[in-house]
Amino acid sequence: MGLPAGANLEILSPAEMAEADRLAIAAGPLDGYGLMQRAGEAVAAVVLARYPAASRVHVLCGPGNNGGDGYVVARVLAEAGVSVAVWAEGEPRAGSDAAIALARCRLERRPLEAFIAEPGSLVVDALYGAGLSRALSGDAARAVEIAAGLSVVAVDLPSGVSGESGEILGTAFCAAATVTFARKKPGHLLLPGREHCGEVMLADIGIRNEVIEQVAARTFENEPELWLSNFPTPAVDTHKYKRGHVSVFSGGPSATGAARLSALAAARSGAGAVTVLSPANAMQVNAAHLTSIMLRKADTVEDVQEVIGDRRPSAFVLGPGFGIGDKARDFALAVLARKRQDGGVEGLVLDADGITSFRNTVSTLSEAAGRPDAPALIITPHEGEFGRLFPDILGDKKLSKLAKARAAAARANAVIVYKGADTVIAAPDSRAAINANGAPWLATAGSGDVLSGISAALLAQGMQAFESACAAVWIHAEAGRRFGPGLTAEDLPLALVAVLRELVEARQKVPIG
Ligand SMILES: NC(=O)C1=CN([C@@H]2O[C@H](COP(=O)(O)OP(=O)(O)OC[C@H]3O[C@@H](n4cnc5c(N)ncnc54)[C@H](O)[C@@H]3O)[C@@H](O)[C@H]2O)[C@@H](O)CC1
Ligand SMILES: Nc1ncnc2c1ncn2[C@@H]1O[C@H](COP(=O)(O)OP(=O)(O)O)[C@@H](O)[C@H]1O
Ligand SMILES: [K+]
Repeated sequence: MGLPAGANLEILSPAEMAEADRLAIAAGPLDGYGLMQRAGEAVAAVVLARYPAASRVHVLCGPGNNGGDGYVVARVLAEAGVSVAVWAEGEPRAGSDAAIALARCRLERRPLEAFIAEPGSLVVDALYGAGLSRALSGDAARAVEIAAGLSVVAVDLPSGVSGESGEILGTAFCAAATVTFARKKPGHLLLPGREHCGEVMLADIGIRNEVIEQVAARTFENEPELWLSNFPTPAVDTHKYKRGHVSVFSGGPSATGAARLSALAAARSGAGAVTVLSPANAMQVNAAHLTSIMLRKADTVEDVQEVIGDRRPSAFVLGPGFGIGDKARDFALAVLARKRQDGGVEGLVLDADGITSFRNTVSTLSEAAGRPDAPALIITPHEGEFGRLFPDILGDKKLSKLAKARAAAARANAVIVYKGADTVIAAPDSRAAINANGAPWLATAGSGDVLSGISAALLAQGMQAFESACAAVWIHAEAGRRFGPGLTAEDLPLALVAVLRELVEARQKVPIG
C-alpha cells in the first residue's frame, strides 16, 4: 500500500524494527551506536522540554540496547545541567552499542536493587524495550512499584509491555510519555499496552522511509491518511443510485430498531439510497419509523433475489436485530452468491446475529466469500462473536489480538473488524490496521449497528472492503469520542456529520491518482 509521504503509519513488530535497524546500519551513514545516540538524544530532548523543573532524573538502565539508550539519555541530561542518578540492572555485552554508550557515560552507576526516588523526581525507564523476553520480576518489578507515584518517560516501550502484543509481562511501568523510534509498534496501540504508554512520541533517529519500505510492513495505524485518497466524494453530476444503494435486513416486529439505526448511519455516510428489507409482519412497525429510508418486504430467499434484480443494491447489512438461525445463513449466502462485477453486489457486512448464525458453519461462509468475483465480505465481531466463529484462534494464547484478526481474515476470506477499545481491522491479504481514536462512550447498545451501516455505505460507494472497514471504524470512533458523555447509538448518525465534513474537505485537497 502506498502511503502519502510523511504519513508514517506503518506499525513494525519488534522483529521488523530490528530488521529496519539492520538495514539502516548497512545502508549508513549512521552505525548502530549512531542510531542509539540519536535515540537517546530524542528522549533527553523530551525530558528537557516536558519536565524543565524536575529536581532530579533517575535513569533506569537494562543490559541491552534499551539500556544503551538510557546511558545516552543520562549523559545528555547531565551535560545539560540536570541532576541525574543512574540505576543499572545487568551489564551490557562487551563490544555492543550499549557498552559504548556506557563507556561514554561517566556518571556513577548504582545497582537497581538499591533504587529509591524522592517525590517530585522523574524516572526514565530504559530497562527493557523491544527485547523484553520474559516477565518483569525482582528488582525491575520493584522499580515499577517505586515509580508508581512518579512521572515516567519510557524509552521505546514501558518495560513490561510486549511490543508485539501489548500484553503486560508480569508488571509494567505506567508512563506519562513514551518515546519510540522510526515507527510505532503494536504494543503502543493494542490494549493494555496502550494504556501504559501515555502519550506516544515518534522520534526520527535517521532510519529513512526507503529502509522502512524495504521491511514491507503489513500493519498500519488506522488514521485517515491510510484511506483518505479512496474516500468517496460525490461528483457534481451524481444521482442517488450512483451514490450507492444500501439494503439493511430488519428483524421481526419486536427487533427492528437495530436495522433502522444501521440504515440511518448508511444514509448519513453518503449512500444515495437506503432500503430496509423487512419481514412482512414487521412492515407496519418499520413504516411507522422511516421517512427518507425506503422499505420493502423480504421474507424469503426469492424476495432477496428479487430485490437484488429490481433495485440493484450495491451493499447489504445483515445481522443487527435479525435473529439467529437458518434464515440469516440463507440470506447471507444468497447475497454472497451474486457477482460483484457489472453492477452487481459490492459487498455484505455481517454483524451481530448474522455472525452468530454461522457459529458451526463458518466454512460455508468462507467458501462463499472465497469464490472468484463474490461480493466482498466484512465481518464485524466483538470478542464474544469472534469466539463463536473462531474459538481455536480466540483461545490461542500465543496470538496477539492483531494476529488473531489476521488469522481469522485469512480463514474466512473476509475483512475482519475485531471490535473493542483497540479495534483491529484485518484483510485476507494480510494487511491489518489498529484503531486507537475511540472512547468508552462508544460502549453503548446499538453502537455496533451504526458501525455496520457506515461500512456498508462506503462499500456501496465503491471503496474497497479493507479501506471501507478502516474508514468506518475511524469515523465511528471519532464521532463517539467527540460527542463524549451521554452518547447513545441514536446520537451517532448525526454526530458523524462534522467528521464526514472534515474528511470530504481533506479529500478534496488530496491530489488525484
Ligand atoms: N541498533 C539498534 O538496534 C537500536 C536499538 N535501539 C534500542 O534497542 C532496544 C532493543 O534492544 P535489545 O534488543 O538489546 O533489547 P532490550 O534492551 O529491550 O532487552 C534485551 C536484554 O534484556 C534481557 N531481558 C529481556 N527481558 C528481560 C526480563 N524480563 N528480565 C530480565 N532481563 C530481560 C535479555 O536477555 C537481553 O539481555 C530498543 O527497544 C531500543 O530502545 C535504539 O537504540 C535504536 C537503535
Ligand atoms: N471502551 C471502548 N472504547 C472505544 N470503543 C469501544 C469501546 N467499547 C466498545 N467500543 C466500540 O463500540 C462498538 C460496540 O459494538 P458492539 O459490541 O457490536 O455493540 P452493539 O451490539 O450494542 O451495537 C464497537 O465499534 C466497539 O469497537
Ligand atoms: K523501556
